[in-house]
Amino acid sequence: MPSRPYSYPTTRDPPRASPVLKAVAPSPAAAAVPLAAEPDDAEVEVEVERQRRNGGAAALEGLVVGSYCHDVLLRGGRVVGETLGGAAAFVSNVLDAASPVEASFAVVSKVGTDFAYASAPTPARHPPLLCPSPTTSFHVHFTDDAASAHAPDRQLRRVHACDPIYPADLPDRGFAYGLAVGVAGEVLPETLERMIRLCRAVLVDAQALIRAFDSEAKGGSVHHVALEGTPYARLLPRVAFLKASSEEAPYVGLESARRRCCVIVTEGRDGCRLYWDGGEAHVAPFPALQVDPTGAGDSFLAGFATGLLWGLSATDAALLGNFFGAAAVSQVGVPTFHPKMLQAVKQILDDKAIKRPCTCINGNMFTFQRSDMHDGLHTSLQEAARLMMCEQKQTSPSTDNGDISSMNELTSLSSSTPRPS
Ligand SMILES: Nc1ncnc2c1ncn2[C@@H]1O[C@H](COP(=O)(O)OP(=O)(O)OP(=O)(O)O)[C@@H](O)[C@H]1O
Ligand SMILES: O[C@H]1[C@H](O)[C@@H](O)[C@H](O)[C@@H](O)[C@H]1O
Repeated sequence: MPSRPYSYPTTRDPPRASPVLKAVAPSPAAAAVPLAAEPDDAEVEVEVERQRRNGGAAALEGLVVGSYCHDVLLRGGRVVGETLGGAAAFVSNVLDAASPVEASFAVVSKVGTDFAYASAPTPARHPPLLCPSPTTSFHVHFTDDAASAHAPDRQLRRVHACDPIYPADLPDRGFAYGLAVGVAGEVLPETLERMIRLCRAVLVDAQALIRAFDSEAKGGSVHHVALEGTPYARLLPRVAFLKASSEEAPYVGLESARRRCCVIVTEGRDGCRLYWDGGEAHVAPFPALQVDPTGAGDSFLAGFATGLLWGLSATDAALLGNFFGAAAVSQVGVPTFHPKMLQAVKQILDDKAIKRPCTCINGNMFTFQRSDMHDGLHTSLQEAARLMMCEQKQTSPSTDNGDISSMNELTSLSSSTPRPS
């Protein structure tokens, strides 16, 4: 019987701040919360609610919750790459690259003293909390037979799990939006609940809620459980967006979930589909030369959030999700974006006369429908995607051979992911 992602301490255990071994840069708020104290959010909640109702021009600060991890990529039992992983790493990379200048974000992530990527750009900018347990690690086994865009192209095994993220690890202030992006069950139900209290809008990756794991002794296989049977289910009506891959979608229970929040199902190279109460939309993909599918969904979610920050409707923002999902599969590990490509994307968003700051994130009044500029935005972003592909062809001709699932040896790792020391 696999352990449930929520088999960590429950609400009956007092929330506590994590022990910080070394000052990698613990969140001052987390460190300030006394042990066993229940965080009191009353004042913050009143302010968050006021902003939610008024849609006032409050600061556009986001809160990203989920742990960085080690990804070991294997093919035929052989290690072909080792990279920084964890949805929080991919998400932060996109938010850093493409958010409007006035938007910022804090990251709450946990690693062990064995963490190998502390000096990589994303963890260096957004340092994790250090814990006594080892860094979460996944073995990612690639298979050759990804028969369709929706077939699982790899098998994950969790070989180590770091500590969960407790409610008291979150900063004691309000945020414009929150992203719950756990990979190994580290975002506890009570932590998600506190995020909902602190943030005007929360976006959730289903993988943070429905993963269950065999014990490390049994190999750590990753399974999915039905969302409805988890303690997270009751929180759905207070979540703004829930993102799931096509593989995860059956466990989310689309028809009941879409009545409680907007559900986005990513469909690999086919783009994505949004489902809300009373409507749905397909959003077209962008071209990509796939080398490594890891992090596509994470980068999608961050691209989508970025679109909302720029003031787009959900269906238009999903274009930005697809754009960054395509960018993620074009490189191994956390991608490095070419400055010219990023400049082009920001120019496009500026030119489209989008009103900022975004009323959606500020007022929690989301519009879902595609706007008149949807097709124009897709065409313009397609040009930027071509810039990225030209760059990729020039710098790594080896990627023409296909993706990592058909490569015998990974010749180079992404420049943003130094080898573990
Ligand atoms: N081969 C591809 N070509 C173009 N876009 C892609 C490709 N693969 C993924 N994408 C983009 O990335 C998004 C997310 O991909 P996918 O549905 O594979 O997520 P995922 O399975 O959750 O990924 P991961 O678990 O690796 O983070 C897709 O909706 C699409 O926009
Ligand atoms: O680094 C990856 C990535 O964050 C994926 O989204 C997640 O599915 C994997 O578990 C993780 O190893």
